[in-house]
Amino acid sequence: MLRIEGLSCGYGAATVLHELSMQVERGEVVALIGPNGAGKTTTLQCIAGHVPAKRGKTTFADEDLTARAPQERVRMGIAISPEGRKLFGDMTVRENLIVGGYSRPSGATAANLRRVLDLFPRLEERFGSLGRTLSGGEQQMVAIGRALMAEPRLLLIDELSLGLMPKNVDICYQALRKLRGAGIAILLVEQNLTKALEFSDRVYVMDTGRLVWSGTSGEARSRHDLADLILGHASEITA
Ligand SMILES: Nc1ncnc2c1ncn2[C@@H]1O[C@H](COP(=O)(O)OP(=O)(O)OP(=O)(O)O)[C@@H](O)[C@H]1O
Repeated sequence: MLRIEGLSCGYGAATVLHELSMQVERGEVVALIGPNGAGKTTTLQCIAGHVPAKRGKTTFADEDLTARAPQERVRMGIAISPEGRKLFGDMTVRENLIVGGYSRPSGATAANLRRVLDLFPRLEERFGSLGRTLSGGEQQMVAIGRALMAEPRLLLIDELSLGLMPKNVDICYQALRKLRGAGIAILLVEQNLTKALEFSDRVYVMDTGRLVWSGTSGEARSRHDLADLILGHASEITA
C-alpha cells in the first residue's frame, strides 16, 4: 500500500535520509528501529509530508504522494501520532481529539469519538481535562486517538512506549492489536525492541539515514546479534 523508492530527504541543505526504499502492505504492522539519530522520525515525517523529499518516489495506494501536502495525505488515509505526542496543552481531551478529525465530515465526529473512547476507556474519564494535566500514558492515548479521528488506513506511530509505565504500554499495544484486527496498517517507531519484534510482522533497521537490515520479525528475533550490533541492547531480544 505504501511504497517508498530511493527516498532522500532532510532539513535545509542537509540530507538525512539516503536512498530509502521500503514498503508497508495493507493491514501489515512494520517496525522501524535503529539507534538515536538514525532517521526514524524523519522517515515518518517525510511520509506524512512534513519534511519534503529531495529525491525518490513515494506512493500510497498507487497514488503519487510527492506533491501532496500533509493535509491531503491525511485525507488519503495517512495519519501520524508524532514523537512527543504534541497535544494542545490548553485544550481538553475532547477538543484535542476533535482536531484530528478535521479532514472528515462533521457528521462523522460523534461516531469516531465513540470508537476512540471504546478503544481507550481511560480517555472517557479524562474527557474534559486539559492536555497539560494528562499523564504520559494518557497523552499517548490521546495522540493515537487523535490520529484515528482521521479514519486512517495507515497509522504512523513514533516512539509508542517512550517514557510510559509498563501498564500504559500494554494498554497502547492492546489498542494497536484491535486496530490491526480492523485492517489498519501500522508503521511503528519503537525503542523497546522486545515489544517491536513481538508486535510487528516485519522490521526495518536504520542507521545514519540508511536501511541496514530488513526481514520478518521472526528472522529479527533469531538474529541474536541484531540488537547488539545496531542498538547495543542484546539482552532485550527474546529467542
Ligand atoms: N529539524 C531538524 N533540523 C535539522 N536536523 C534535524 C532535524 N530533526 C532531526 N535532525 C537530524 O536528522 C537526523 C535524524 O534524526 P531523527 O530524529 O530522524 O532520528 P531518529 O532515528 O528518530 O532519532 P531518535 O531516536 O533520537 O528520535 C539526526 O542527525 C538529527 O540531528
